[in-house]
Amino acid sequence: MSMIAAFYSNKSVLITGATGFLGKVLMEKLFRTSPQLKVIYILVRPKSGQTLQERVFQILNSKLFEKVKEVCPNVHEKIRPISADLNQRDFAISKEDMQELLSCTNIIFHCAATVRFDAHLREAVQLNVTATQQLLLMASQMPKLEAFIHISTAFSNCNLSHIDEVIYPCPVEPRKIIDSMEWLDDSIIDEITPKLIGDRPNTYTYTKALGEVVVQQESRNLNVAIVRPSIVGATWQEPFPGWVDNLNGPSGLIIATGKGFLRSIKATPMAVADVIPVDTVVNLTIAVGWYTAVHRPKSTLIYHSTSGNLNPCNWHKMGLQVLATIEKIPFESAFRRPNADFTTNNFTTQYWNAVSHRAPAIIYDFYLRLTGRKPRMLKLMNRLLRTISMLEYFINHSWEWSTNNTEMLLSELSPEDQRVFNFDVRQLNWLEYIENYVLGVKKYLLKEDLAGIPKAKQHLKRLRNIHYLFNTALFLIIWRLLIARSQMARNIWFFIVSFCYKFISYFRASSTLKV
Ligand SMILES: CCCCCCCCCCCCCCCCCCCCCCCCCCCC(=O)SCCNC(=O)CCNC(=O)[C@H](O)C(C)(C)COP(=O)(O)OP(=O)(O)OC[C@H]1O[C@@H](n2cnc3c(N)ncnc32)[C@H](O)[C@@H]1OP(=O)(O)O
Ligand SMILES: NC(=O)C1=CN([C@@H]2O[C@H](COP(=O)(O)OP(=O)(O)OC[C@H]3O[C@@H](n4cnc5c(N)ncnc54)[C@H](OP(=O)(O)O)[C@@H]3O)[C@@H](O)[C@H]2O)C=CC1
Repeated sequence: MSMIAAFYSNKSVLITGATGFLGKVLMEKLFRTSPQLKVIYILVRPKSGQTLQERVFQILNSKLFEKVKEVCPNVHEKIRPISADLNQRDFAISKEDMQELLSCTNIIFHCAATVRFDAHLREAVQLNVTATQQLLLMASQMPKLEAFIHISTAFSNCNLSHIDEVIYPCPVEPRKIIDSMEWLDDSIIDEITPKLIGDRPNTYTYTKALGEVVVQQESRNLNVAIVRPSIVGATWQEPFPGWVDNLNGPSGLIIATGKGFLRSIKATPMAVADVIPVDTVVNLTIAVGWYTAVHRPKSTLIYHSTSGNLNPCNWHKMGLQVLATIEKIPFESAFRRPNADFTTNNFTTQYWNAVSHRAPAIIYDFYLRLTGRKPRMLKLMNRLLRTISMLEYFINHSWEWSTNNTEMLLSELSPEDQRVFNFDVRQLNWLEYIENYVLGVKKYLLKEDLAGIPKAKQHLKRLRNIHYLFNTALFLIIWRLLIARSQMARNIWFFIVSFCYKFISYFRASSTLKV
């Protein structure tokens, strides 16, 4: 019997960010391994015209939850959605709901965040710092609370190259930042943002670092732990390989590559691609919840959920395997044949952006105009290039994360728990994982049927022929222009033609002699 699974039986768990990528996998695993769990409260906001109930219904009816329904048929009754907006005071939770949360919650998993790299500092501080502070305040009023687990990111201290499982101080106190956001206007915030974030690349990593300091300062006598995942990717094993449902991290770029939009990207090919499967992060998080509640460590422990120092894979290997898989299992309706490469300096990056990204987009838009349709490719390409420019920082640097606490926790688990809540990334076979990842992107993100593969291959053949035809026509046009304008080009042309003529005459003469 799994000790961890038994621990969660009859517990009331509160999850923020349960509708997100990580939150859904966390909820699924908790229900599947501990069907006796009492209730999971999830803080949800109405969104995209959907009520809370509709959002929960959609999640429970997704493929991700198919297995859960077999082991826990009444899973619908065990999820209790609470209307909440983490941007509001007291999260805009009703009095009755708040009372229930305060009196019943045993474990909190705080996953909610804005993960956008371009979020305005005010918005990022509100969600990643102030909301964390408020949740800790709520937690301090929960008499039955056994553990508070905060999900941060391994990149919160990406301004350092070696990162230990400790909380690093921030030059400006989070409380001062929170206060200043209340009275500074947007234009002043815009001005001071670069100074505040310093050598971090964006407001996301900066505010996640502030969030950690808040957890340390405001946890009072709570049992608190922090989990820091690196780049979270599709599921490795559970509930099935390759599940993914958003474009963050590598997923969007895999699509852009497979659809033939992305042809080159600036990267350091030998830098470590610190991707970590979402189910590995979730298994560690659940184990951390158990360990923190049962063993009550004296200080706040940080756990790195990273792959680089135990089982490294680099961007070159990852890129090659993505391309190899896409060749076997192509995506439908590609814009161009998938064929991407890494560039390593700014000059070649700009050159390939012009030649391989913008020029084909302009030509395609011209074709759309000619056929009476609205041009859209250049706009799309510019958005892709903007996205890439924001991700580039992470594929051109390497980091070393120590994993002592994570390894310590693994050694504390019984063999059964190590199996059920496997977070030993040394067992991961990268080539197999990446292949399943690309397949998952095709099936679950793009919703493409595998039956369409022959048609997709046919489409790629057509694109190859268009490519050859286009290159030949381009060559002939350029050559014709050169001949018309330059004596040297004419001389070269005359030389080639007479050489070919002589060669053919010689070949004919020698074959006649043999007869
Ligand atoms: C011989 C040599 C051979 C070598 C072979 C080489 C082959 C190379 C092939 C390449 C193969 C590719 C596979 C390798 C993958 C490399 C992946 C590198 C990924 C690096 C990831 C860095 C991770 C960061 C670490 C931090 C981790 C965390 O803690 S947080 C979680 C991560 N957060 C994010 O990822 C959020 C990032 N996204 C954003 O901030 C925003 O989306 C945005 C600012 C980027 C864009 O915002 P915008 O307002 O424009 O609108 P939005 O609606 O969000 O999207 C707009 C369009 O962009 C598309 N989109 C969104 N995200 C991505 C994405 N990650 N990748 C690609 N496209 C994306 C989205 O669909 C929209 O498209 P349209 O609607 O069509 O316009
Ligand atoms: N994905 C990754 O690569 C990594 C993620 N992390 C961390 O993991 C955690 C989860 O990330 P991930 O699941 O990928 O992110 P998602 O963007 O998929 O999910 C974010 C969640 O936060 C919720 N949320 C956002 N704003 C509010 C709000 N105002 N009120 C209530 N809920 C809100 C979202 O709800 P809604 O559905 O309503 O928008 C959603 O459930 C984050 O803390 C992130 O920093 C760390 C490292 C890497």
